[in-house]
Amino acid sequence: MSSVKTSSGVEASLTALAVSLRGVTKTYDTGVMALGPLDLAVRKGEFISLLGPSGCGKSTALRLIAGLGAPSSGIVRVSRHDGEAQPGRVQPGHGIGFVFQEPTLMPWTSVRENVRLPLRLARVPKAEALARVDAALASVGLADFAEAFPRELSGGMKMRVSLARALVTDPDILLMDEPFAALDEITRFRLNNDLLALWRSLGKTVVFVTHSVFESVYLSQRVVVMTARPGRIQADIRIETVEPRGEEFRTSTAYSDYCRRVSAALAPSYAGQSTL
Ligand SMILES: Nc1ncnc2c1ncn2[C@@H]1O[C@H](COP(=O)(O)OP(=O)(O)OP(=O)(O)O)[C@@H](O)[C@H]1O
Repeated sequence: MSSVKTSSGVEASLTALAVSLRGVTKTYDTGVMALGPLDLAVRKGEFISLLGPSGCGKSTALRLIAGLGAPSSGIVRVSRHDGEAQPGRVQPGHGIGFVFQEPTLMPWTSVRENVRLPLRLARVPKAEALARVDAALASVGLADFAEAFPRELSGGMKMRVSLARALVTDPDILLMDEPFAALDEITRFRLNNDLLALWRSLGKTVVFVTHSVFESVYLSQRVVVMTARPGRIQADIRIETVEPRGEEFRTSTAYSDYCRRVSAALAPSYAGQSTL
């Protein structure tokens, strides 16, 4: 069985990996070198965060994993949880759910129809689709809001709808691009806890992009710190604590120690950047 060396130096068989990027670079048509070379391996069921300065290529990396664009060089592999690693690009939506920073809901229709959209596009029969939408809404705590319109929801609720829409196709891999950045801190903490509970119960692989050291340490099993553009791996820090995590972890010495360690690893990525 073939194996790859992960950024933390661990040999991992390809079939145990949900995502593998090897020597991946991305240069846009404008000449901007956004990424790489980047080597990253994410195990099936793992929760990792990508952390790095603005413009270092975090969103670019997510888009390449999602198949929403091709790398300039290198190999992106994405594997279903129940299948072998597939070489090449994956089709958008195939085994992957994407949550963006903006909830991007259709304002003219209900929460139910917003969440149903990916199933409509996949031509899933109506009865099955509606059952799956109800289950997805219940999983994010919005069972009673199926008939509501986006304008009637708070920012946190809109983000829950966006998460339900990503989950409704039952993807193996969830890609999340700064999903909670615009929310107030208490709402963000709640969504962090609910996301962790979903991750534990659903067993998905999560790649989570954030600017927040605190959020990355709280949520992830591994924090992958990126350099300034073109983004490469600066550090790969495993967060080990008693699971499931909760408020005891957030207020523990271990948590603040990890936050200090991740901040120190991040500091060189900001060297030379204006703080204005
Ligand atoms: N479609 C595009 N065409 C040209 N340049 C792009 C494109 N998308 C991103 N870039 C550039 O590539 C670099 C990396 O962008 P990207 O959005 O991946 O970074 P990021 O780390 O996610 O940034 P942020 O944290 O600010 O969201 C930036 O300089 C950006 O301007």
